[in-house]
Amino acid sequence: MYAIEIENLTKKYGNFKAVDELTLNVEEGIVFGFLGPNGAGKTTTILSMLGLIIPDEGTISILGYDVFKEPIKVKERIGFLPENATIYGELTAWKNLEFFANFYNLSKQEKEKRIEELLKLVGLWDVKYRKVKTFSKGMKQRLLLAQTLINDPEVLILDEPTSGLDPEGAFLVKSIVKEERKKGKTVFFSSHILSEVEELSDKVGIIVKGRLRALGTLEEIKKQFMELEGYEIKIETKQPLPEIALPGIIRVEYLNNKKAIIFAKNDIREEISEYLSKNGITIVSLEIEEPSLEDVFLKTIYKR
Ligand SMILES: Nc1ncnc2c1ncn2[C@@H]1O[C@H](COP(=O)(O)OP(=O)(O)OP(=O)(O)O)[C@@H](O)[C@H]1O
Repeated sequence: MYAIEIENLTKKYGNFKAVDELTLNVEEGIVFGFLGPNGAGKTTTILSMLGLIIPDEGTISILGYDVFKEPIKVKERIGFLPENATIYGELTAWKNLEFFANFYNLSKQEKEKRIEELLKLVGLWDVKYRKVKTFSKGMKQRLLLAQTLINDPEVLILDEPTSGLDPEGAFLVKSIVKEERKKGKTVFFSSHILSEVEELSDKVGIIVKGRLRALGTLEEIKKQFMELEGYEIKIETKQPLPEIALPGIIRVEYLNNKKAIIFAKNDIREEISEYLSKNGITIVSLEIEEPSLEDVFLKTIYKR
C-alpha cells in the first residue's frame, strides 16, 4: 500500500491553476522530498493533503483513507508541520505540548512520558518551563516539530521544515527526519533547498508552476534528465585520442590530446570503447558525468 496517493489534483484560484493535474504516490517508510521554487504549488498541495483546501479536481488518500471523506482517520495518523506554524508564546514548552497531547486519547502517564521523550529529542528538556515567547526561532521550530510528533504519527508532512533555521537548527530537524524514517515512518517534506532534498530523500518530486515535472529516485530523475538533455561522457586514454565520429555523438570537447568530454544522445560508452580498441588506443577511464540535482532543478525550472 502507498502511504500517500495523489491522483489528478487540480486547484484553481480564479482562472489561475496553482496545482495542475498532479499525480504522485509515496511508498510507505520512505522520505519524499517535494521540491519546487517559490510559488510552485507545494503548500497548496500539502494543504489539500490535509483536507484544509478543497481542490477543484482529484483524489488524495493517506494510508488508504480518503482525506476528504475520512478526515478524522487521517488526522489521527499524521503529523503536520505548517510553513508558518503558530505557537502559544505565553505558555511554557511543556504546556504547549500538553495542550496538543490533550487532543489524543492518552492517559496522564502516557502523556507525560511522551512529552518528556519529545522535549529530550528536540533538545528543549532544560528549558521546558520557560515561556515560549523567550525562545529563538530555532527553538520554536524544534518545539513545533515535537508538537508534530506528539501522536507518534505514521506519516509526517512537513512544509519547509528548515526554513529560516541556522545550520545547527537545520541539522537537528534533518536528524529527526532520519530517525523517524529509521522507525519505519513515512515523511513527506517540501523544500527549495537542494542539498537538503538530496541528503534526505529516497524519492523526489519536482513541481514547477503547479505541474509535476519529474518524479522518482534521484538516480531515476538524473537518468530521465540525461535521456532528455544528453549524456556527458568523460574519457582519458594512454595514447593521443583520434577523431571520434560515432552515431549518437553531438560534439566532442577536447581537454587535451588524451582527455575529452563527449556529448552524446545516449550512453555510447561501449561503442566508444570498441572503436578505440580497434584503433589500438588504451582507455584509462571512461565515465558518465552525472548531472547534479542543481543542474536538473535549474534546467527544469527555466528550460521547459
Ligand atoms: N488563497 C490564494 N489565492 C490566490 N492565489 C493563491 C492563494 N494561495 C496560493 N496562491 C497562489 O498559488 C501559487 C502556489 O502557491 P503555493 O503557496 O502553493 O506555492 P509554494 O510552492 O508553497 O511556494 P513557497 O515556496 O513560496 O511557499 C502561487 O502563485 C500563489 O500566489
